Amino acid sequence: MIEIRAIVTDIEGTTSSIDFVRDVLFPFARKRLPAFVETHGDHPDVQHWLHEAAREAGMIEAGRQEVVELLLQWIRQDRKSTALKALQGMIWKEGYESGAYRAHVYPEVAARLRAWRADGLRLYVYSSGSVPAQQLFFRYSEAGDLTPLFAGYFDTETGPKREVESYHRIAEAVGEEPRHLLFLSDIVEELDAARAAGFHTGWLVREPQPLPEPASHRVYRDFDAIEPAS
Ligand SMILES: CSCCC(=O)C(=O)COP(=O)(O)O
Ligand SMILES: [Mg+2]
Repeated sequence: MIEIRAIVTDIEGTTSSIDFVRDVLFPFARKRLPAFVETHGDHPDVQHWLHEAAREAGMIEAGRQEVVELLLQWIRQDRKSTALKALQGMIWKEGYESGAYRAHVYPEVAARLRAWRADGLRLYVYSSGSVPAQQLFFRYSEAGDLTPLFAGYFDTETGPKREVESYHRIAEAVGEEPRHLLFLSDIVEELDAARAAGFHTGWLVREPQPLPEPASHRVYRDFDAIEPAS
């Protein structure tokens, strides 16, 4: 008998569309990044992450303009850099708060998260987006403020999403054995890592993507199809 006590979900491609991230969030960050660095570049948090980005790229004594160019290139490449994600989160805050956009969530997601909470399951997020960016995402979602539903958030400061050790750390932080945890994602390498750590896994393959054949994880078209107790 499988007893799931907590669900850990990815965001992009799982609760929410890849298009929203690619066509709304990334262009907003690209457009605002140079002015953001110009205005806030002396703030200690911003300085820290600019320095971390330069360090990650092996750029010794890089000028601010060079780091901005590097970050713009990383946005184009969708690089899952912790430093880039932290800076993007700071920039997206302005867009959410000004009402420039709301975060996309698939239509069934909010109701299904509420139903799982009502069944006593604890809910967590694990995304490459920074924890502040995740919190903004769900505070300003199209379905309203969903943050009260989540017990915690994990980003790549816990570790890369394709590494087994990251899932051990999450299980430890959640305070449950991995066999009581379900991880949901659209990326098979993330699911492989979670399973290797002992998690149950659910692979979100949303319409109109073809169903994988054969599938190496349980496949779901949407959250309504997931039955954590089964
Ligand atoms: C929640 S922040 C916006 C999404 C983002 O930048 C990202 O990298 C999401 O990746 P995920 O791990 O949720 O697939
Ligand atoms: Mg994803």
